[in-house]
Amino acid sequence: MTKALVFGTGAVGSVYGWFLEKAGVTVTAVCRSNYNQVKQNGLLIRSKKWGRNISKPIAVPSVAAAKPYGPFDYILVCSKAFPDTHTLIKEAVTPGSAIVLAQNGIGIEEAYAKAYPQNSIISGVVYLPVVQVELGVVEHGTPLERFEVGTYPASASPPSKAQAEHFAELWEAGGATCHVYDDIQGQRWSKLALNATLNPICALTLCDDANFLRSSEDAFQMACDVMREVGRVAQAYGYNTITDESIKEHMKRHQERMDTGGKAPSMLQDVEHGRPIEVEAILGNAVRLAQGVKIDVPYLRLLYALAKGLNFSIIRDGAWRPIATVQ
Ligand SMILES: NC(=O)C1=CN([C@@H]2O[C@H](COP(=O)(O)OP(=O)(O)OC[C@H]3O[C@@H](n4cnc5c(N)ncnc54)[C@H](OP(=O)(O)O)[C@@H]3O)[C@@H](O)[C@H]2O)C=CC1
Ligand SMILES: CC(C)(CO)C(=O)C(=O)O
Repeated sequence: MTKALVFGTGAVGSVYGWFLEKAGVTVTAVCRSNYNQVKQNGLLIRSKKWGRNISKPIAVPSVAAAKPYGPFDYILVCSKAFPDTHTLIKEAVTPGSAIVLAQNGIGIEEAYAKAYPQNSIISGVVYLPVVQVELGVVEHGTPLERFEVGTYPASASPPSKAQAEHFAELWEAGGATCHVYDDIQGQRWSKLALNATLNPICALTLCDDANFLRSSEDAFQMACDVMREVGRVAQAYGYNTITDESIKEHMKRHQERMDTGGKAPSMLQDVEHGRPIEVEAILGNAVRLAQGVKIDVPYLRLLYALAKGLNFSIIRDGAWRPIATVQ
């Protein structure tokens, strides 16, 4: 029987654990603020694609409490990507566990590879617009769902490659979509174009994607220009996955939401809840990688500095709240 641990049972982790559960995997889910709800009622998943479903993982309040349910074949990391996240799963990692990263950003795998040199690292790119609307209740508002995975590094051993293939088979058995790439980094860059643009822009403007596009005549073009800038960095690293076509495809989804209802990117959700934002994984690493190949990235540098300022305020003050109007 395959066993999986979900670390970070929020918006993405709840749905991803459910896919594995449907594939017959025994899923243990580390829950923090939603522990009582998940333990009592399971997770309610409301999806445009799959309707209303209840997922019933083994809910545990910490990684230490998960240990008796292991050893785990797969450890699925679905928390936000912060520089120290790799340390949080340590107690659950055993020889043979494959660590699957279901997180946005670029350059996030190295820390895991260093911390767990004997384990397979499977890097995953998430297309799943979801929100935890209340504790234990997750909404998946459009039919979009795709998980793209590949080993880190691309040159990993045949057993690691086989673990990635097996993981994708489980995903498909759970009724969801998973594509395996020999080198996942091209897909990571492509997704980063979207996240390094819309996530900070929406977080900084407090607009969901549809409202940002409505907010000025230049908004659409501006977003495309930032994506092209990410594309120049990707290109310098040998990845040609950010093209006019891929940018059009990303932007089309956001434009459609002007008719069907806007989506708050995960970084805006964090700001609304006073949670730290993924500023290093999504912007800082991209700026540093650009510096490494001497590509000038003025838009990314500006977004990085502003998002760092925003993160500073969040960490200092907690939840965002409107500043009282001076009478
Ligand atoms: N939401 C979306 O639409 C998408 C998100 N992504 C990416 O997926 C990843 C996950 O995002 P998302 O699901 O939105 O994030 P959420 O904030 O909804 O979920 C993260 C979960 O991790 C938990 N967590 C964090 N730290 C710990 C800890 N130390 N111990 C136990 N639990 C912890 C949080 O618990 P608590 O609630 O108590 O803080 C929360 O339940 C991110 O990298 C994001 O960028 C990618 C595509 C779409
Ligand atoms: C933009 C979106 C919803 C794309 O799936 C995303 O990746 C996020 O919210 O972080």
